[in-house]
Amino acid sequence: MDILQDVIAKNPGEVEFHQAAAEVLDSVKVVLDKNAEYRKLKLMERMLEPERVIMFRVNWVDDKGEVQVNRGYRIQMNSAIGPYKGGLRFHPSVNLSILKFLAFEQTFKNSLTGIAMGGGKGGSDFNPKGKSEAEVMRFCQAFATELSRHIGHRLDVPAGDIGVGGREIGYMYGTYRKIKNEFTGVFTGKGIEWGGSLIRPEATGYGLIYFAQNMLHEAGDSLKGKTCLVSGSGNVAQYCVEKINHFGGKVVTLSDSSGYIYDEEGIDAAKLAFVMELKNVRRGRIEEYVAKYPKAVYTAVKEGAASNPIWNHKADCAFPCATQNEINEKDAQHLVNNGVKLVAEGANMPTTNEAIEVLHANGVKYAPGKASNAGGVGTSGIEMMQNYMGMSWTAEEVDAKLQGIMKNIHQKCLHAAEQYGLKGNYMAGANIAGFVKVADAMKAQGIV
Ligand SMILES: NC(=O)C1=CN([C@@H]2O[C@H](COP(=O)(O)OP(=O)(O)OC[C@H]3O[C@@H](n4cnc5c(N)ncnc54)[C@H](OP(=O)(O)O)[C@@H]3O)[C@@H](O)[C@H]2O)C=CC1
Ligand SMILES: O=C(O)CCC(=O)C(=O)O
Repeated sequence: MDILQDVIAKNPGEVEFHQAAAEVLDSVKVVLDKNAEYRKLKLMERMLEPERVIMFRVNWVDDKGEVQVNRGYRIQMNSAIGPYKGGLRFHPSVNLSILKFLAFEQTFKNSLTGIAMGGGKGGSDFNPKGKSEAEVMRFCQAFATELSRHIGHRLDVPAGDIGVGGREIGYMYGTYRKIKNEFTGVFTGKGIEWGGSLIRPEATGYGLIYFAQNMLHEAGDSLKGKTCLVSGSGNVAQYCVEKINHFGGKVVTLSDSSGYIYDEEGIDAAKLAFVMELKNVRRGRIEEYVAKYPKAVYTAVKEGAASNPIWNHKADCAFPCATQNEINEKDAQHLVNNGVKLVAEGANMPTTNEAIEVLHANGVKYAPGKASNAGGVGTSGIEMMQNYMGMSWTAEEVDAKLQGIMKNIHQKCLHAAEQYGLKGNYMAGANIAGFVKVADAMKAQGIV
């Protein structure tokens, strides 16, 4: 049985995990074919099996006094090169398949950063939408009470992801600190006053655009004057827009799970400040943008629609920053037809494998999230270093390190792809470079 068939048989119904595995297996086949020992030691098979899966009950009481029961998870995927590291997602769609794909991707991403971090991911099917502040706090406390048994600053260091930002990290960190009676950097994405790093909130979006600039520079081009499609309107999307504006590009779209806005004039700094207040403070819907800026157009998008109209506008670059599988084959064809020449992923696995084929077949430069969105976890690594040393770097220092990390990842992708005869294929390069480092560490450490 080949490796993918085995993964599918062992993990029935886990379609997102199968998809992530298929993408990586396709890329690393050339490496396995050249290195018999990697096959013999079953390094890929071992990487596809989490070291540990923790699943737990989370009980909490809502504002009406009713008991609520959610499910919590932490996937400790691979610790060969460092402590488990990766975000927590709170969203009703969360299940084992989604978290295993995220933890698997995270292992390769963290390897690419060059910082000693293994891969992990976790979360809950808790839906923060429509919950009061007090309900969110009670849920986070209940979740962190159980999670506390399984994490530690040299063992497993969670952070945010969809539905988990500074507010949730604060509540979870407070619970951890109280239970353990110690002050360590066990979560990243903490507030600046209590061990957080400057630039961590901005880092995923900024890093994405630094990566895209590196791709464009490689071809003697830049973001200046480019029209860009951005999806999502959360943490990653917001700072992606800020950095595109900084480099002289124009962003014409943003979305949430209900629909998207198209603003032909561009989302400038003032409009972005409105979106940040809308999403981070009032926790409203992106539809409200058109009431404030009537020249923009809002389109509702049905979940599960055959294609997403956000990807059907004239543009030069596209930055999916919402969630997995938001660009399918049809969407990819629309991007190509509308002149898009670069797609760089802010989200994790937003492009289906069939859509990636369409982009590659049409000469679109495509950057996989495990390379282009690694600035977030890279800066989490920088936060961990500051915590270990008990000191903090300035925003300029952290930003310079972030730029260095993204430049290095860009070079690693190009180098690994070229080494295996796949010049310019960022997906193959990221998968190969990410795999080789973890595989060599596992090989050196024996069959454990
Ligand atoms: N935060 C980080 O540092 C990193 C995040 N990522 C990835 O970036 C992506 C966005 O994360 P982040 O910005 O932190 O999360 P946020 O929760 O801040 O924002 C998520 C955004 O995506 C939208 N969204 C979420 N789920 C869906 C869905 N099923 N369909 C359509 N839209 C959806 C949300 O809309 P709505 O408000 O309606 O739910 C919201 O606009 C995720 O894929 C995450 O894994 C990757 C690396 C690091
Ligand atoms: O900062 C981190 O630890 C993790 C960020 C994350 O979840 C991701 O890279 O997908």
